[in-house]
Amino acid sequence: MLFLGMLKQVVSRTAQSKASSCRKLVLPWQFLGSSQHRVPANVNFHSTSFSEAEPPRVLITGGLGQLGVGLANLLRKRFGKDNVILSDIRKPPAHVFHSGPFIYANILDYKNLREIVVNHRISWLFHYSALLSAVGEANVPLARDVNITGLHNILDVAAEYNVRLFVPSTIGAFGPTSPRNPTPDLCVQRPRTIYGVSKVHTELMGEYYYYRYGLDFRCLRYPGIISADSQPGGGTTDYAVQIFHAAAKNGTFECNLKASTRLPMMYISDCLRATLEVMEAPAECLSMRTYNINAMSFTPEELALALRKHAPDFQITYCVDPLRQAIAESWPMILDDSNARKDWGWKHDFDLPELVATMLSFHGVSTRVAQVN
Ligand SMILES: NC(=O)C1=CN([C@@H]2O[C@H](COP(=O)(O)OP(=O)(O)OC[C@H]3O[C@@H](n4cnc5c(N)ncnc54)[C@H](O)[C@@H]3O)[C@@H](O)[C@H]2O)C=CC1
Ligand SMILES: CC(=O)[C@H](N)C(=O)O
Repeated sequence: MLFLGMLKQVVSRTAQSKASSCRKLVLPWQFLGSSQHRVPANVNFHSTSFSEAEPPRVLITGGLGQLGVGLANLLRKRFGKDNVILSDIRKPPAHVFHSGPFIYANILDYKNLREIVVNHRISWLFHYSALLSAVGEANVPLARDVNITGLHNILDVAAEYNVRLFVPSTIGAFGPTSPRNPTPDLCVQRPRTIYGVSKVHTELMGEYYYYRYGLDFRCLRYPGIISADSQPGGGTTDYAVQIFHAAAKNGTFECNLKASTRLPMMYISDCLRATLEVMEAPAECLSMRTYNINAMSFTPEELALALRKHAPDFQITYCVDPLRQAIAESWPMILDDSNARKDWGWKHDFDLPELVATMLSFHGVSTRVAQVN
């Protein structure tokens, strides 16, 4: 009876919270009993972890992959160089090492993580360490350790020290039984890769820690991300980055996905801006913890056509990798990101023509075409 009464209170509060705009429901964790977990019972609920007057102290894990250095650059412009610490288990190249604070951080070492958060007074954490879809299938035990055990360490340390936490999810968190065109935020999620399974786990654990411990967990489902000055880390969407390098180098590209494989994609600057925007969004505006974000969707054939507008001699051939192809065919073709647009004003800048022009100009191809013309 007592539990039923509590449940009624929660349901009635949900109704109230829907009625008023940008108001958040917090399920009191006390209703659910005490925990044996590493997270102490006296963690604060949803209190901001830093004074609004001072910039956050930021840690980025897995920062030497495709996305981390770009994120550090963006955050350093916003919060100051010394407030943003990049970390990884790899050795940084000289230009990264000299561009701002860098430290070793292994997310499988819980003690190491606690020391970092305490010693550097971390208040925001961007957790980028992961094994992506294709490399995850090649080493499932490692992917399970890094993507699941590592995440548990991050969640615990963030909850313990009241750190605002961003963890990216992915189109890979959907599977063959999800609606593919478009894919809404809330639908069946039965991915068939360890990467996808670990990201569904991330989404659910983050949301659970939010309700249970008041952790300020925020998450975006990224499409395939396309970057000019950093290499992809072993995913299914890598072709859409590699094609530009190949176009610039020798004008031909052998694609490992079928010509007609449609996937959601996004230029890196849109992705990183979305990440900062959702982290800065007022808590009352977030009606969920995990949002889809969308920009464009294309097939390899359509991308090659767009490339040929700048480099008419560009040639694409196909040598399909069955593993990647099967993964791609189980993923969304288009993400429905209407909730992100409605709740916190998400809007992408780059569609396919702008993406191609920007990527080619970075690689010097447009310039060459312009000179020839
Ligand atoms: N790049 C993309 O297209 C997309 C990326 N994402 C997500 O964004 C995040 C960043 O992605 P990328 O930069 O592309 O990944 P990446 O694979 O390029 O980099 C991951 C980094 O994690 C590091 N790492 C591995 N084990 C570690 C450990 N034990 N401790 C600390 N670091 C460790 C690696 O050294 C690597 O530098 C990931 O969570 C990924 O799932 C989501 C969707 C699309
Ligand atoms: C879309 C992703 O999450 C990543 N790029 C991958 O292909 O694994």
